[in-house]
Amino acid sequence: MQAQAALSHANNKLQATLGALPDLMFEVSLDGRIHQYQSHRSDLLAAPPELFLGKCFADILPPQASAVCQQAMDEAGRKGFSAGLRYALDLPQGECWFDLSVAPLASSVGGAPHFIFIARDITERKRAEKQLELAGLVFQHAREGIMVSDPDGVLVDVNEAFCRITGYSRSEVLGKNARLLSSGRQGKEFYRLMWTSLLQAGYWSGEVWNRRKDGEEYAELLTISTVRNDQGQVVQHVALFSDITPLKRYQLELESIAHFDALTGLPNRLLLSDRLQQAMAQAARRGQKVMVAYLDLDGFKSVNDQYGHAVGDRLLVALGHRLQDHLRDGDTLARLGGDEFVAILVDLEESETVLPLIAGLIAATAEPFHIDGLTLRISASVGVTSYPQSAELDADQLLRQADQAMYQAKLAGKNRYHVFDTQRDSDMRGHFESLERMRQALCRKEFVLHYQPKVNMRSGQLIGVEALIRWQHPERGLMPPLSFLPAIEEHQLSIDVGEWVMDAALAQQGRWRSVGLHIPVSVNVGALQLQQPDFVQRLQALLQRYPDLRPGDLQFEILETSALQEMQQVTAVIGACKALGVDFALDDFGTGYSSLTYLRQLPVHILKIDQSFVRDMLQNTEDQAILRGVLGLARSFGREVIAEGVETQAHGALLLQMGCEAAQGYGIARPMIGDAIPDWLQRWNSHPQWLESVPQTLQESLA
Ligand SMILES: Nc1nc2c(ncn2[C@@H]2O[C@H](COP(=O)(O)OP(=O)(O)OP(=O)(O)O)[C@@H](O)[C@H]2O)c(=O)[nH]1
Repeated sequence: MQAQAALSHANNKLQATLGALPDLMFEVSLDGRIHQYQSHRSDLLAAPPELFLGKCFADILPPQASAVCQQAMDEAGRKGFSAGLRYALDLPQGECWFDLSVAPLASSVGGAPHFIFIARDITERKRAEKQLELAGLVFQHAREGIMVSDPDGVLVDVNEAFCRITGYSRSEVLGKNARLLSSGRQGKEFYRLMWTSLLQAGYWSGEVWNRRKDGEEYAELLTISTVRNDQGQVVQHVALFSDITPLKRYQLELESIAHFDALTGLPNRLLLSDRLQQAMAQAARRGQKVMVAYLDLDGFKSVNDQYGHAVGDRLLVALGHRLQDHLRDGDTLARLGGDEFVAILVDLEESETVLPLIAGLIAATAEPFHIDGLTLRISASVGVTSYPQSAELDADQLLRQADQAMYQAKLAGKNRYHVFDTQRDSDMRGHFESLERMRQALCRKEFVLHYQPKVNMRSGQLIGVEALIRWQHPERGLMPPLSFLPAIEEHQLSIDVGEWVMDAALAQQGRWRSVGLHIPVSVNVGALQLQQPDFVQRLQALLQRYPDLRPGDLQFEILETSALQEMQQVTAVIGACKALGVDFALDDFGTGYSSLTYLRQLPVHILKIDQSFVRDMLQNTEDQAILRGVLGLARSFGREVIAEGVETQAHGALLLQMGCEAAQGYGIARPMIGDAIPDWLQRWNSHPQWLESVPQTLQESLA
């Protein structure tokens, strides 16, 4: 009885133990049949118990798992125990891994032996193992070097890439401080900031120059992270770095290309500008002067032409050395390109002290060069300027001054220097500023055209209109041409503006044509524009854009003075324009130096009498006399005449009496925008007095 109670107790204990185990337990006979199971994790079963009890595991489990079970049972049969074999099952919650232990069950019953299978769920462990494995793989095979160090920087692990990049083997560095890689390029402050960031932010990232085992320096992009334990104590630092030395070299190379002239190795324009700015700032601080010498070789083109570009190149290199030898430490010599060099001379107390040095540079250039068995002689023109000046200026302006002065030296006969005249320049400066502003105005379409009608006073007929430029200035309002055109008179910009005027006038003419009005337009052409070698071609191209244009629709007004400047060329241009159907009028006639010969030669069709004669003609008999003379002259040369400045009815009446019928002026109409012309034309009536006027005979008018 007692034995039975003990047995029952043991059995209960076993059941309780089995119930407490998280594992699955099966009793399996040698043929693989499952007889019993024990588990409270039904979610880990491959099938419900009613399906697998009494069945072979080979029928329940997938082949791989079944094979593992068979292998474990065989091993247990042979050795008395099997442990550590693993299999996986695809269960609804995902892949689950099991660690299998099998032991034969000592049987007193006889018959086929039975085995106890214990399958332990190791899915979580497996997952952790996989992650570790992955981390290990990453660590070992990462292209980046990885080093793990303790809080003091002592290396506890490094990966293969670390060894490849640094040249150290793992065993050489483990236990050593990471400091052994230091190149000494970064100072204490650098490392202090790095450690502060590591402690405060938990990471640091940046570029570091370190040293490989063989002593070579290399650049690395380094990221260090701090690893803390649950208590927040730093336990490790993990550093990840990649070798960016090639990148750095490339960057340096690019910087060098960007800052140095490839031929001579001297600083280029960019670096020069930088150095000049520094030199100017330093001079301002120290109360010293900076001089800039802009050197351009004279006739260098002929060296190239005569001996070839390669010889020219060598001469430039040799000259670079020679000039450099003449400068002091701290001075800068740069090559701007071509045969242009610039020297910045610093630490000067007085500008004058530098002039012998400049003369020295010129003399050095003039010394013969021996290149490829040739003896070459060359000279240089140098422009000199200094800083500071009474007005504030920047490095670019200073350089431009030196360039201008160099140009003066060329004009003065070359092989010399010229010192920039700051006084003259300050007069010019306002001019340059307004030039820049006008260039903007052209881009921003701030210019507009107004049109002033020209009529035949006697018939009342509209002869045409004169296009007059205005500047619709955003701050200053509508500005008349005299307030801005003189500033660009001798500048390329005047040509651009002139071409814009022609184009805008022709476009307006097209708009009038579209409302049934045919109105000839005259535009003013400046001397510079007229003297452009391609003036006629450009005009031709413009006219092609307006195919509806008829001969006589466009007329140019040129100043007497500009026509006089290049008489021959202007005559040819006028002839060519005539062939394109464009006539010329001589503007402001009477104010220039017109001579009879000149008037006879110049093939202009119309003379425009300057308003200064017309305005005062009613009071001033001298003006009247001039007018009569001009009219007579025009008639005898077969030219048409138009009077400007007809301000009143009386002016018109007197002009008509004198035989001048065509006129323009406030007495007829003020200049107006193009779209106002059709309205004006509808309202326009010539004065009755003008319409009734009877012309004088030539003799009468000359009397
Ligand atoms: N050999 C060589 N020639 C260059 C280089 N760069 C520009 N040039 C030439 O240098 C010449 C410089 O032209 P300029 O300064 O206008 O001519 P220049 O004959 O010196 O005339 P001036 O300055 O008016 O006396 C041109 O013929 C360019 O083709 C270069 O790198 N090497």
